[in-house]
Amino acid sequence: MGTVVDAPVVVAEEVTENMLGGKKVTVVFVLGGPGSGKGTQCANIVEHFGFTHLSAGDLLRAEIKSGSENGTMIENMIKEGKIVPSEVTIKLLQDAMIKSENDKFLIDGFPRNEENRAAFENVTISFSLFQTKISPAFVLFFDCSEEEMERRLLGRNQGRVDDNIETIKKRFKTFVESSLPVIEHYSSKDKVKKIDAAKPILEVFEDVKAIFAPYVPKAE
Ligand SMILES: Nc1ncnc2c1ncn2[C@@H]1O[C@H](COP(=O)(O)OP(=O)(O)O)[C@@H](O)[C@H]1O
Ligand SMILES: Nc1ccn([C@@H]2O[C@H](COP(=O)(O)OP(=O)(O)O)[C@@H](O)[C@H]2O)c(=O)n1
Ligand SMILES: [Mg+2]
Repeated sequence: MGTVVDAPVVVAEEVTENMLGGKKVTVVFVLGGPGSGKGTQCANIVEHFGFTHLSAGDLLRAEIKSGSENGTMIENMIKEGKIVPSEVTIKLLQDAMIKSENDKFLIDGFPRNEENRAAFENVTISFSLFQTKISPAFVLFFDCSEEEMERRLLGRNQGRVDDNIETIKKRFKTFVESSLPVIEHYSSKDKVKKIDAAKPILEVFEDVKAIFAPYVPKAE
């Protein structure tokens, strides 16, 4: 038998540089159960790596406060630990991205179910200048036990209507039933970077930093 020379294998890379209203954007989805530390770590990432933090939950709470016609519906869904219809949340995220001067976004707490995920891809196509889908560069997944998350949520003290034990149980159920499948979807595409979020804040951030190292802002 002659020598076998392996042909080079070309693997098509998924597009992770997206065009939004004519500008290139990098999107990282930040997922994890309620109380896993998404917001806390996003604040650190903003400070060190120059991303803009868009929390779906914060945008929805601001929408309630603004007196929007959807306010009562959103508030009821949040109190029940349910996921607000995608069109509402996506509009808020889309507006915030278009308004921003930045080109690097942390999208925190979204997509939280399959409907969120599919709708985000579709809606983006229709307004993106180059008809490109926004697909995340990667998904950061904060992994934490329910016991620890419950302890954190009950101690959060931000006056949230959903940080009570009854709603917390409902949010955990929604997370397992609706949000974990989204993480599994991205995991099957090798896009998930899982972090042990049960550790103290600074230790979690050490692991986060290693992941964001390629995104370090250029020196001025
Ligand atoms: N690694 C951690 N260890 C202990 N407490 C934490 C940790 N990360 C966050 N917290 C606290 O837990 C609560 C929930 O954190 P938060 O960032 O709001 O989580 P999420 O956005 O995932 O719900 C906050 O009071 C926060 O200060
Ligand atoms: N994509 C999303 C994100 C949040 N939400 C709602 O907003 C609530 C609070 O979300 P959040 O991300 O601020 O909560 P935490 O995980 O940070 O505790 C969720 O429990 C949902 O009711 C939603 O409907 N859809
Ligand atoms: Mg949060």
